[in-house]
Parts: sequence; C-alpha cells; structure tokens
Amino acid sequence: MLRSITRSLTVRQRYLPRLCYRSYASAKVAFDVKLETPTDIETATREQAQARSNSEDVIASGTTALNHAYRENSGFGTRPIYLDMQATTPTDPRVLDTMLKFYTGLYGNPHSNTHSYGWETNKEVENARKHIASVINADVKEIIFTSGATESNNMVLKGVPRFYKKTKKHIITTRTEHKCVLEAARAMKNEGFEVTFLNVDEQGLVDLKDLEAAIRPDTCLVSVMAVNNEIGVMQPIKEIGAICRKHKVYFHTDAAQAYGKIPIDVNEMNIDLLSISSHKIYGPKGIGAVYVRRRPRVRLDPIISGGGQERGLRSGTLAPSLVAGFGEAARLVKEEYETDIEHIQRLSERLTKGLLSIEHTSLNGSSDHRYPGCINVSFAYVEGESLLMALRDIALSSGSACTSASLEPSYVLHALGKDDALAHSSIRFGIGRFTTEEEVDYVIKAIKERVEFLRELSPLWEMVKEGIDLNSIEWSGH
Ligand SMILES: Cc1ncc(COP(=O)(O)O)c(C=O)c1O
Ligand code: FES
Repeated sequence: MLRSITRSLTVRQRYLPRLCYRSYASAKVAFDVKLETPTDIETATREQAQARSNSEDVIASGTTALNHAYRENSGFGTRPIYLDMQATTPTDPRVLDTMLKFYTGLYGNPHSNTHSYGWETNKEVENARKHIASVINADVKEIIFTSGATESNNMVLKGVPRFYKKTKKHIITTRTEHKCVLEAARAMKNEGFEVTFLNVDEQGLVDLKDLEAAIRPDTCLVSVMAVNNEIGVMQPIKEIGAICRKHKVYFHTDAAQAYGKIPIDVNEMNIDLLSISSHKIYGPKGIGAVYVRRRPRVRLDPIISGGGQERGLRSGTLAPSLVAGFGEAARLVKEEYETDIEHIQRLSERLTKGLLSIEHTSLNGSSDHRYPGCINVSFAYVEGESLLMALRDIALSSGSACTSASLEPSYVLHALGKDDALAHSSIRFGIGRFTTEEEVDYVIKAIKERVEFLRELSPLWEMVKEGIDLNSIEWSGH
C-alpha cells in the first residue's frame, strides 16, 4: 500500500490539479454518500440563490448589491456565494449612484481651468480627495491618484530609491508582501540597489529587532504591508513607524487590505507613504491612491511623465467617475466603520469557530494580530485544490498558487514555516459588508461535509485513523 501511495504522490506532484478534479468527480460516482449540501454544483447554487432570494434579509434590504451578486445571467450559471473579498469587493450601489452623472452631463476634464465644465468636475475630484484623505487623517494635498495599489506600490518602491540614489542604495521589505511590492523591489535590485527581505515568524509577524538591525545609513525606504492579503495578519505599523522615524528612514505601508478596515492615522503612526486600492473598499476598480507626506517632505521620481498632474507625481487625465466613486467608497467606510467592523467581527468569529471545530484544521497566521475579515485555514489531509473543486457553490481562493499555472504552494505560508502539504490544503475566506449570517452558516456546513467526504478518499486519512504516525514514514524521494 505504501508503495502505491508513494507512486501516486509522485504523480500528484505533476498532475495535481487535474487529479484533484478527477478524484473528486469519480468519488461522487464511487461513493453513494448523501450530503445535505449537494455536491452537484448546479443544484447547489440554484438552491442557494432561491433560498437567498426568499430570505427576509434580502427582501427587507430591498435592492442591494446582493441582487447583483446573485443575478443568474452572467453566462457562468447561477453564481456562488462570494467569499473572496481580498481579491475584490462588490461595488456598493451608493458608489455607483455617485459615478453615473460623470457618464452623462458631467464630462468636463478636471484639469481644464478655463471654463465651468472643468471647474465642476474638478470640484467633485477635490471633494473625493478630501474623503479619501480623511480616512487616514492626511491632508488633501497628500493624496495622489493612481490606477490602483499596484501602481502606488511601484511608484513608491521605484520612485523613492531613484530620487535618493546618489546617497542611498538600500531598501528593506518583507517576504510576505504582495507580489507587486516584491517584484518592484526585485526590479530595483537590477538597477543596482540592495534589498533586504525580512523574514516573518510563524505567526506571520515581522520582528522589530530584526527590522531595526537591518536599517543602514544608506537605507532610503522601509516597506511593510499593514494587512496581509492571504492571511489577514496585521503588522505592528505604529511601532515600525516609530523605528523608521528614529532612524530618519522613510516608511511606506501597502494598505490595500487595511485602508478603511483597521484604524490608520498617518501622523500618529509616522507613515510617510501609503498605498490604497479603491476596489477593496466597495469602490470601482482601476483607481487607487498613494499618500505622500508633505512635512517632512518625501521626494520621489515619478514613473509616469507628462502634463504634471497630481503634483507632478502622476501625469495623465484623471478619470472623474472613478475618482468620485472611490471618494464615495471612502466616505462610506469612514461613516460606517463601526457597523462594518462589528458585522465582520461577528461573522468572522462564527465562521472561524465553525471551521476550526472540524478536526485537524488550523488557522494560519496570528490569531491576535489580524483583520477579522480574512481567515486562512488549513485542512490537513485534504487537497486545497480538490476542496475548491468540491466547493463550486462558494467563491473562494486557496492560499496556494495552484489555481495559477505554477504548482508552487503559497510563498506567504512558506514564509510562516508551513510545510508544502499544509500550504496546499489552505483556503482563504473573506468576509465583507454584504456577507450574511445565512451565507456563513451554509459555508460552515458545506465545508464540514465536503472535507469529511474528501478525507474519506485519502489514503493518508485512512492511515491517520488507523493511528499511524505519518511523520514516521519515509516517503520515497521525488
Ligand atoms: C496587499 C495588496 N497590495 C496590492 C494589491 C494590488 O491592488 P490593485 O488591484 O489595486 O492594483 C492588492 C490586491 O490584490 C493587495 O491585496
Ligand atoms: S495542487 Fe492541489 S492544492 Fe496545490
């Protein structure tokens, strides 16, 4: 039996996703298991949508984003429950309302200052800027619009070192940053800069002593994300800000997953640069911003040259509809902060408790320092990919990169010291403003049933149940 497992493990290395799906599909035939949550995806999603559309919650709230989320004519069949809030959030209908007028009457170029078409659009742009600045206690002049957090991060990671390159050659960041920070930092290495990628501990947290020790006289920038997009871990931003200020090094934080979701005050936290993305806060996609401190003034080379808009840092005509939508989304996250966080916290506790009540499951990342809307759980002895296949009625993402062309497990979970098997069996659950308790309960039930179902197919699980210590087995090398 062992040999057959080893052989199948070797095959799994190469054909894992396909195998995951096949094993799931054939298992449905081979096992006559009665699940309460149907594994037939079409039926499951249809029943889900029907249940929801009859639910008093939805009826009471009238026309909400939920109706859009559950519309049935997307061309991909009935749509699943949406729990992929870190990838993007549904647009708040109030945001859309704000945007529409820019596609009809209000079409002036906000940079035209010789007539009222320009003035009226510009007024709306500046109003949005005010709302965006206010969420992080910044000055309006410190907000520069970009196309999103990817651009903001590139602007900072490339722009600051390039400006100070005559005297400073060193950048510090961490191993668990978003790819756009890591790749931008790597690009700077090719330009002759040195980059320190700090390790994190098993909780996903940066060690402040390591960080301070890494600072050199020629360090120009420290970039540490506020909330991690895969595991929801919050870094000690305030403490990092204090260290950077003490050593007179600029501190940048990628706040794509944090802005409007955890309290941030750029002054109190000594943040010099901060990246924001509109579509993570129920705003439109394709717009974001970077906060650039004015006092003491942070200098950076722009990556886009042109007409000198946005204080010369980001040339190009702004998209007023997107800016206004982003501004409204920012106004709403500030105004509804308490309600949102209370709602998300409550559902997060419910979901976490439900998922961790399944045996051999574990939460990835710190349980104390986390944004509650992002829960990353490993289900031992279950293939993450198979589980995703078995959960087509729930829109989720595995922490691993298996959904992409590469079979590498998540670099974030690796940085936390998780082994490949656990990293492969991890799933990220994202809760947001429009998630309902009913959805959370359905998800708990569905996950419980399907994890159990898939484990029944796993030879490893069979061995665990027989009391065999898997660590004592010498697998053949591959
Ligand atoms: C932490 C983090 N940084 C940056 C980004 C990129 O944001 P955008 O989609 O606005 O370019 C994301 C989005 O996935 C993110 O989660
Ligand atoms: S290949 Fe299945 S989860 Fe990695």
